[in-house]
Amino acid sequence: MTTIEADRYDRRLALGATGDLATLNSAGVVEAADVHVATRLAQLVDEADPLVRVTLALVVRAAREGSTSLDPEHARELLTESGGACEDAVTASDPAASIDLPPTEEWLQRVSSSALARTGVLCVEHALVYLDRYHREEVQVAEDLARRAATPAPTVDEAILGAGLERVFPSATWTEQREAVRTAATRLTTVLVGGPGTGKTSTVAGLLTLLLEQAEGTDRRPRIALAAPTGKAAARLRESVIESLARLSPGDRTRLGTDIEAVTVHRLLGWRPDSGNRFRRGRGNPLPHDIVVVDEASMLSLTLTARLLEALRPHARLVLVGDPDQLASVEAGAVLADLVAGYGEGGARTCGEEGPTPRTVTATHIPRRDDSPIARLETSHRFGAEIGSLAEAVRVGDPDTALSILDAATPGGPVHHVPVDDVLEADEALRPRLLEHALRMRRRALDGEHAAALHELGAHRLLCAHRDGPWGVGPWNQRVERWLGEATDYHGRQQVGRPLLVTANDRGLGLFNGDTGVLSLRQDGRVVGVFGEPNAPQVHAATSLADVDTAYAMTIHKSQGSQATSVTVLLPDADSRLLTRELLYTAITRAQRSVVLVGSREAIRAAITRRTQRATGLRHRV
Ligand SMILES: Nc1ncnc2c1ncn2[C@@H]1O[C@H](COP(=O)(O)OP(=O)(O)OP(=O)(O)O)[C@@H](O)[C@H]1O
Repeated sequence: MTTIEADRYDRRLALGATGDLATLNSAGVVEAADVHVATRLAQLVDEADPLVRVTLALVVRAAREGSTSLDPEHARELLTESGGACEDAVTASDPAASIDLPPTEEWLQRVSSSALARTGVLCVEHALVYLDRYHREEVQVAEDLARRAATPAPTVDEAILGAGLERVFPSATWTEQREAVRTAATRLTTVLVGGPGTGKTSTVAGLLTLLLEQAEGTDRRPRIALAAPTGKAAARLRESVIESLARLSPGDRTRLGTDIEAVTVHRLLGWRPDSGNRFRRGRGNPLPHDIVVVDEASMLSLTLTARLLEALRPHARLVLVGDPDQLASVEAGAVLADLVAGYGEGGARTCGEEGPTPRTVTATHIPRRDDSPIARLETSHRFGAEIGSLAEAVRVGDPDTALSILDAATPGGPVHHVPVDDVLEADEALRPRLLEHALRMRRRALDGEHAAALHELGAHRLLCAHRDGPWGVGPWNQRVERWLGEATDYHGRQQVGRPLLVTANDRGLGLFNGDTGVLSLRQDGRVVGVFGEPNAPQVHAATSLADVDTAYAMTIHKSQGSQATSVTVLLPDADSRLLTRELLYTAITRAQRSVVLVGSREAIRAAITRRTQRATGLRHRV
């Protein structure tokens, strides 16, 4: 925790804040935005208790960091951790201020009986403090899931299903998929989880074709929606489903058809320009689909899940697909990990089972409950043994095994560790590889070979934990540009061969936040941006591209939902708060053939040991 220096122009400093809020702000525990929201709301309801005002600021901070609620025990740890900073800040700004936290029970009691709670801004449940909005959404998601679980299960013709399963998943290697589909076929809600390459998409393709077969002879073909939280993930889902069709019999392929579309969840629900969180589809105007599949569900926020569930018709099937060990959504919530933890722990919990136990969300392999909608696939069919074993060691939190896999690896193999202690060493170690890749991409683009340039783009990806700072995307983009400048007559940024990352949805162009492309040369000599799959590039005039960044390097967060043939991961210093198991696992599993980890052994160990801490209550409700 860094104390904010005594610079009154620092944008993180809330000018005019007083008392504990000022102390916490100066100590860097809460940001100016948290203080402003807390102060404004507290003023509106005449909140007299300073502890409750501080709690509100901490709840707002927690939501900004991805939690749906504040766990007082986490908050206490946070304040203890920053104790020194708080004391410095107290002395510097307001000697009278001090953060004196009462025991948790008394703390929660004071929040429960506060003006902020009476007026519905804050709410206490399961020993967590919520902003009302997230509390309502958690309750709604749990109730909708419970309602769906209580709805009579869809009926299937067992004989047709059994024969279909044998046909679609014919050999012993497909046992896991067969079982997952058998379960999913008789449930309204399925949560299909598994690591990369475990056959999730193949399972979805099989499930859909078998459900369509069940409907043959009836007067209505089920309407199917395929969706994902981001445009990039939706495009990948479409491609993967089409690929999965290749191994099906002509009859099963025909059943699904070739005009397969996948859209973002926002688009499916009918995005409204006047509101980021309200959609045209809802309980009064539900989606017309009979089957809704959402891939990359680890990226679903609590709010989007709530909107999705309320937009489903009561008898519509929902299939959530994803990897709960990956990074959770940017916005608050860890829905997929919560569902796995909640349904997996055996025996539904009641609201009365409270207590100050930490509610850190972790997704581990826990026995299924009888009413569980979870179907898990375990065996990876994509990676070679090395990437798979490394990813698994990271997933289960075993740094010794991960390091011994890396120690045994050789340069040029599927996994490799480049031990560096500082950025200069990393610069030296990575320059040949990164420059060579940038030059190859540039050559293809200069030759106007759009497909080949896109192919190069997908051949390698440099991933960073941070956006800024020495290990961040910004400096590494500049570095590659500088190397290119030194190696060629490449000047400036608007140059052919520059990889691009789309940073905002552009409906007009059909580009989505997170899409990647490359600047290429058209035959008439004009520079164009090419995006999408190499076999069907989307081409746009470079001048029409408004929201794009350079993408020689990108954050691991932005890379979620996409893959590259080989991946280089830059690990920041071991004490970086961003360096977590989920982050490293997500980075490693972006690689299809090879992954290089660049950083110290301490950084690898720290990443595997540190969990993402999100306070959420959904797993206690389902
Ligand atoms: N049981 C299996 N036996 C043999 N090959 C399989 C099996 N399951 C999947 N595969 C193959 O493994 C590859 C990955 O499968 P699929 O795309 O379905 O996995 P996935 O879990 O959706 O991957 P991801 O989400 O990481 O992209 C495909 O080529 C698929 O044909």
